[in-house]
Amino acid sequence: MDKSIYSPNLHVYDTGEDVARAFADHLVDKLTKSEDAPLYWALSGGSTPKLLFGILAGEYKDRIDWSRLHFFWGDDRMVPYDDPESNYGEVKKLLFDHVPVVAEQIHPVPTDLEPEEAARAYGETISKLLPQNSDGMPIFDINMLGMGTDGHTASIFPDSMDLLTDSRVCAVARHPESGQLRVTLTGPVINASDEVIFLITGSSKTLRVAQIVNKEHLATTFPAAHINPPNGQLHWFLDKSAAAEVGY
Ligand SMILES: O=C1O[C@H](COP(=O)(O)O)[C@@H](O)[C@H](O)[C@H]1O
Repeated sequence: MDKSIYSPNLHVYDTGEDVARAFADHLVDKLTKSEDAPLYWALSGGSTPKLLFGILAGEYKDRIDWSRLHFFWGDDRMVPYDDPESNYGEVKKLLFDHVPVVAEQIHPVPTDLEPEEAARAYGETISKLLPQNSDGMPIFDINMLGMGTDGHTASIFPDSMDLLTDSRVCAVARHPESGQLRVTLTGPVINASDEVIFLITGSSKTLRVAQIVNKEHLATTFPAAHINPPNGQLHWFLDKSAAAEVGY
């Protein structure tokens, strides 16, 4: 890892709920600063985002201009939308069913298609709707990500590092243990984002966070360590437990 360039902006909060609330504040702030512009947001699955969606649907409901938000997913599992494993299904239940979002601006992975077809179709949808950089890569305003205990992010797992440099927008991924098929954004698309924000909480992530943030020798074996947008901002929002071994 090039130690001189990898330096995420670290934000450490007491609890997972504080992390979620900090993200919600950041979203409000970004919407205020960008005036009337649409905001293209790639969502993730995971435990902290679930807290976030509940908070947004409650105390932030009237602080957000929902009509400006366009929702996409960084990854989703190839399951029906009403399956508890569906990242889209969780957001629908916790957020979309409670706030005035614009239905036409919600773009879940089409999990009713065959996996390869779903990845291709989703990539096309994203490319058609988002602004693009000079390499033809779509630019998300916010790419919200989690990190698994194995260092995976979106659905780019340590045994599929090739997805970090795959030139497609989306690809099919396979969970290394369960074999579950998923569709994920590839590394080049995530790294084309204007802003990447990791939400990572809990003591199960302490070691992995420290290995990556402290740039230890195994760091580059974890997909999350390769997310560092050259023309954008990289933020890691952590709770105290996840940040416990980070050397400041
Ligand atoms: O598999 C997944 O896990 C990661 C991390 O989830 P967490 O519960 O450990 O926070 C998540 O970012 C991703 O969207 C999801 O599909």
